Amino acid sequence: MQQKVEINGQSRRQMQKAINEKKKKSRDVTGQEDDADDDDDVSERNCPGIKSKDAGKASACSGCPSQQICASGPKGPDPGIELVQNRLEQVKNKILILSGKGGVGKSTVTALLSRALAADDSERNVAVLDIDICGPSQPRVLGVLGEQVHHSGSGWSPVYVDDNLSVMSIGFLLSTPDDAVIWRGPKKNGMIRQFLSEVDWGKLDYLLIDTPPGTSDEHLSATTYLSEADLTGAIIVTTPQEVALLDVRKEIDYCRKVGIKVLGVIENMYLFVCPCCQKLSEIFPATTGGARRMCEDLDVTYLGGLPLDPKIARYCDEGKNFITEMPNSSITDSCKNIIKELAKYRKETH
Ligand SMILES: Nc1ncnc2c1ncn2[C@@H]1O[C@H](COP(=O)(O)OP(=O)(O)OP(=O)(O)O)[C@@H](O)[C@H]1O
Repeated sequence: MQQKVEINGQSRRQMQKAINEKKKKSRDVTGQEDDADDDDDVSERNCPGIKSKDAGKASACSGCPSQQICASGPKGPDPGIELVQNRLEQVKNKILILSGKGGVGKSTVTALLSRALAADDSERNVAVLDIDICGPSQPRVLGVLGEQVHHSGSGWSPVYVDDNLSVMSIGFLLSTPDDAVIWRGPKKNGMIRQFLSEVDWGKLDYLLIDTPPGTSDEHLSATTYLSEADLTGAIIVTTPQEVALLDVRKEIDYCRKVGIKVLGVIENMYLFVCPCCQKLSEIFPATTGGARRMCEDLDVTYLGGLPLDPKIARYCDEGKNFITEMPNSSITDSCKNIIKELAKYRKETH
C-alpha cells in the first residue's frame, strides 16, 4: 500500500488545494496570477488565436497582455499576407532553404548558392534573407558583419555584399554579434513579417531565405506570409548520415503538408577533400544509401552534393567569396551544377 506523505500535518493533496485556493484569491483581487510563468504557459497553450471569433474573449485570454487588441482587432486573414504579396511582387524566384538537423551546412550552402548565382550573371540580382532569428549567420558568412541597415520612406534597405547581391538579417539589428535573442513565437512572427513586407529589395531574380533547422515558429510564419506570394519552393540541405536523413524525411513531409514544392535536396559534406593531396574520401559513409537513395524513395530531385572541404569553413568564417576566389575547386563546380538544376524551376526575369 502507498504510504501517505504528510508535511506539517497536511497531505500533499490538502497542500495543493490550499495553494490553488491562494492563487484563486490573488487572481480575484489583482486580476493576475501569482506565478507569472504558469500564467504564460496556460494562456499560450489555450490561446484561441487572433483569427478566432473568440479572440480576446475566451477564458484563456483573461490576463493576457494582448487581450484588448485581440478582442477589438478585425478577424480574417492576417493583413501581413497581402503586404508580403505586394512587397515581393518584383521578386521572381523565392526559395526557402531548409534542413531537418542543425549544423548540416544550411547557411553555408545558402551563401555559396547566392554567391554562385550572383557570379554567374552580373545582370542577375540576388538576395539572401536570414530568418534564423536566434542564430543569424549570414552577416558573417557573407562578409558584412557589423554593417547597419537603414530605414527610408520605401522601407529597410538591405546590406549590399556586391552590386548584385544583398542581404537582410536580424544580425544587423543587434548592438553586438554576441547579443542573445530570446523571443517567443509571436515576437519572431512579427519580425519575419517585417522582414518579408518591409525590406526594399528592388527587382530581384532570386531571394534565398535561410531558415533555422527543423519545423518551428519561423517556418510557420514564413509559410503563412509567403502563402500568397508565389513561393517557388524549398531546397533541403542534409548530410549523408541516417540521423540527418531521418529529419529530412520529416522536413519533406512538412513541405507536402503545407503545400510547399520541394525543389530538391543538397547533400553537404558527402565526401572529404584532403587538404594535402586533394584526394576524395567518404568519411560519413551512408549506411542506407544516403540522400540520393532517399530522394529516389520519396520521388524528390537530388540537386547535387558538396564535399567537406576545410577551406570552405575558413572562407565562410572570414566572409570571403569562395566561388570567385576558388574557381577551380570541386565545390565551385558543384555549386554551378546545382544552380543549373535550379534553372529548371526559374521564372523568367522582368
Ligand atoms: N562543405 C563544407 N565543408 C567544410 N565545412 C563546412 C561545409 N559546410 C558547412 N561547413 C561548416 O560547418 C559549420 C556549420 O555550418 P552552417 O552554419 O552553415 O550550418 P547550419 O546548418 O546553417 O547550422 P544552424 O543549424 O546553426 O543554422 C560551419 O563552421 C561551416 O563553415
